[in-house]
Amino acid sequence: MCNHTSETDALIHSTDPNHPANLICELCKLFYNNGWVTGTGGGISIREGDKIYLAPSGVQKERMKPENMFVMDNETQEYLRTPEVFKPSACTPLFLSAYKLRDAGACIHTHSQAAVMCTLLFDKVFRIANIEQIKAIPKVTEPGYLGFFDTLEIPIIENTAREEDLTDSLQEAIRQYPGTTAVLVRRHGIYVWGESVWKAKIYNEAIDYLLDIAVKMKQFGLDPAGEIGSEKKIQQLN
Ligand SMILES: CSC[C@@H](O)[C@@H](O)C(=O)COP(=O)(O)O
Ligand SMILES: [Zn+2]
Repeated sequence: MCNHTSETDALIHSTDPNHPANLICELCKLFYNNGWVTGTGGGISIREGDKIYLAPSGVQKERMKPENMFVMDNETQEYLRTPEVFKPSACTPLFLSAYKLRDAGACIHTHSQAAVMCTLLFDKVFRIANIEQIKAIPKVTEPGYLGFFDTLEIPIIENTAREEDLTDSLQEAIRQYPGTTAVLVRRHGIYVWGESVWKAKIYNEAIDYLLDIAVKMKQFGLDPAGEIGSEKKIQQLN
């Protein structure tokens, strides 16, 4: 049941462009323009202090307005604000998993084609090494970022008929890969989280770049996690 009063509306109305309700709308437009959240797929949730901001389900994510947002209490997981008409994103339990298990400040879900392609080209884990952009990815288990010579690993879980049924396997992957800041979902997309909304945005962009280049490397017969110099074989053929 919707519960918007002037009091609960104050939770989502702000002239501050960095207010989570405004940021969700702004970032979804950016993501849409990258082909990451088209056709209502994908989305983003932000946690700020004790409040979690969630988008509605099944809507054009690039056209959302702050007044369409749900607000949940992080402790009790009760809705502090529910808009009229909409139900919350089906990704809600997955976003909550990133908050609960990783203390994330935001979680992004995309249907990026590069992500989907990588789930077809890799079996249980996506791996890439020796590409400069890896340096934007956090180590997670210790302070700092991966280095140029490090291998980035992202676990791949199997898709389910309903988004919310991914929750158990996403949580298992998070526990099994304590160093990961993302989980790929086969034939579906990716979940990426970070300490803050801006970190999550950067990680998602850097990971998508790496997924995209991995697909291109595979097309040329190169192993994305291969040694430096393995490209020589390909160069000799050209
Ligand atoms: C194109 S429908 C996609 C949904 O089933 C789901 O995968 C998704 O990413 C978005 O769910 P939503 O409930 O609209 O936030
Ligand atoms: Zn999805």
